[in-house]
Amino acid sequence: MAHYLGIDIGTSGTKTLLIDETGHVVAEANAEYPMEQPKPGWTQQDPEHWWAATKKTVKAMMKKSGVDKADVKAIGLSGQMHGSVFLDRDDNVIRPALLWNDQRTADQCDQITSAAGSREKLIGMVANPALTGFQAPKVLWLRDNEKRNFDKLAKVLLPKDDIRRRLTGDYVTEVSDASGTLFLDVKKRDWSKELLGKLDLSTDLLPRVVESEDVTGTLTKEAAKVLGLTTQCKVVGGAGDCAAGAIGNGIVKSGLLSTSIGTSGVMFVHSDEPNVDASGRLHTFCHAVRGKWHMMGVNLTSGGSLQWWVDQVVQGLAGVPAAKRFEAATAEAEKAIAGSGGMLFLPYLNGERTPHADPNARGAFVGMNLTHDRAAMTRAVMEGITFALRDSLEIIESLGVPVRQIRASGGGSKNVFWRQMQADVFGKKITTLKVEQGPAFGVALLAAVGDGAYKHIAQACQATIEVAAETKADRSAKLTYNKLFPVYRSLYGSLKDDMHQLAELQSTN
Ligand SMILES: Nc1ncnc2c1ncn2[C@@H]1O[C@H](COP(=O)(O)OP(=O)(O)O)[C@@H](O)[C@H]1O
Ligand SMILES: O=C(CO)[C@@H](O)[C@H](O)COP(=O)(O)O
Repeated sequence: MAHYLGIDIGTSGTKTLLIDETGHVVAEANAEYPMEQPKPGWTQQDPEHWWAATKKTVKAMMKKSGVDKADVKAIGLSGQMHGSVFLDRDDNVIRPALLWNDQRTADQCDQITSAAGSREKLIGMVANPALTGFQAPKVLWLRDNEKRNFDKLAKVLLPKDDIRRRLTGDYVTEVSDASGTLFLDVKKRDWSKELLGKLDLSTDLLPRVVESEDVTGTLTKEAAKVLGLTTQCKVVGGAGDCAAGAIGNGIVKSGLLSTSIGTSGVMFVHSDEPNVDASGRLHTFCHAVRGKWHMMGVNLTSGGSLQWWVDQVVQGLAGVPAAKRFEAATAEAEKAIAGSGGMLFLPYLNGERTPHADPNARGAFVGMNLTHDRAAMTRAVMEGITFALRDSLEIIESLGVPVRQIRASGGGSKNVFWRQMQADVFGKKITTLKVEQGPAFGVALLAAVGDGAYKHIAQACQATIEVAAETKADRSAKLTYNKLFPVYRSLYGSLKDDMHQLAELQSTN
């Protein structure tokens, strides 16, 4: 039987899985790697770690599965979006890749906005404003700050597309991930020569752009040997991890929205047209569904805030094994009351993207009193993360985008208590899938479509994805959250100037 491989180059690690043509997951493997933070707000990674993790996980997974290598017909690639791998003429990586949550490019975002003429004109060209995590300001940062490296620059690739280069020898990206560079004319699904011209950058720096299910090449002899696969194995475009995760959740038609609590938080809604948020709070990107788009809100430190809280602060859980620490901390939080006794947490630990595009936003607990204990503080962290997602949901609804079903996903949504909290904070029913495998599953389905096992991705999702459970909002908790949410919303405006002063102090420490 034909089999399809999905590889997701995440921030904390790479996840690889193999499905058969019915969508059944046959085997999977994970490998972790570190993220460097040389200064507050700077994040980078060595692309060699991604390649080592790809080789390790594919080999381990093939061994576990016992599947004949000739039956692996195609590979789909997914990965953390927006990152920049800088290559010289001989394909050497020039410096560590800058990541999606790197905040060093505020000046370059201003440069791009003025080169475009105004924020509105920029949104008119590429459907999005300049945000610090995106790829275009990273290229300008290299030009402004590392001139010798910029002079060597021959190509800039997104993380998963650097893996494609090592697999097939081709420089190719696809529309969903390309949307997050800021170089793409999202409506036309091709590079914006207009913006590139205004930035004095050549299109030669960028790879070719295809649709997500298109076959971009086959494995080179060397890659097939190293991975234990064949040179007939195709590689399809794949998708940025948000669109890939959405495909894995079946978000392929109007009315469907997914929430994801991973390291980042994402509210993702399918759109038949390229609807643009004129004020640029939401991203408008191409979907991995041919000829469709999506809108999304992104929180930079979503589940990452709970991770920080549990790792750095909840010392009493020190003896609990890593895999059980989230469960232990959240079980304790469940004992506190909804609304955490009037205490709020702002999850802006590394700046924020939606709705406050602000690299200098910072986290805060507000409203603490002597009755508050650790359980209430953990609960406030979870509630703050969930309020941040509600911010995106409210913008999506205010733009008139239909939302008929919300599907919860990501590490945080595996937790029953957090799923209930999402239903209560959003004031809506939440749906979960029978098996939720995330981005690697989504791109394995795209590989199946590219190989011809399904006519299109909606058919593949229909055949393989099953809704399992529904969680309804609790009326009393919903009322409590409806009272707290306006206070949560107003806190950023009240604290912004102080946050900026503190961020300035932190950068000079
Ligand atoms: N059992 C759990 N209970 C509550 N939250 C969890 C649990 N497991 C994971 N999480 C949350 O999910 C996050 C990781 O999500 P995941 O989707 O696995 O990560 P990533 O986005 O890095 O690929 C953690 O930082 C944590 O906040
Ligand atoms: O920046 C975005 C999307 O715009 C992030 O969603 C990254 O793509 C996150 O990667 P992981 O945390 O899932 O590795």
